[in-house]
Amino acid sequence: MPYAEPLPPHEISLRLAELPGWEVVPGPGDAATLRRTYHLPHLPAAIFALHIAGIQAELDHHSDLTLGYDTLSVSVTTHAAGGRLTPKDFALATRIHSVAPAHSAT
Ligand SMILES: C[C@H](O)[C@H](O)[C@H]1CNC2=NC(N)=NC(=O)C2=N1
Repeated sequence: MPYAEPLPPHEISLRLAELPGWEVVPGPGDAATLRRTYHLPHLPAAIFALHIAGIQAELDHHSDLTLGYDTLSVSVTTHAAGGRLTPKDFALATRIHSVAPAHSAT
């Protein structure tokens, strides 16, 4: 399956099952975003965001990050695929998910 091609719905379900706490939020048509809100205090959340930015530079794939008072929300979709979900989105989410415990992000 090409890396930046949209995933079929059954593939999305299988991959989402490996990412506890993440959800797929449908958009118009086939568009969707992969999202999670992490909970941690503000300054550690900013440091987590910086770590995520480094991962994104490495993967050349970028989420929208929203820094709140005690939350960091991550939202990712593939613009180049018309806002549909591709393996790139799940690769980024998996990396973020794997470093979250080091930031005590829940
Ligand atoms: C040239 C470069 O690979 C593209 O612009 C990348 C960069 N990061 C990206 N990030 C996301 N989320 N979607 C994209 O389509 C995308 N495209």
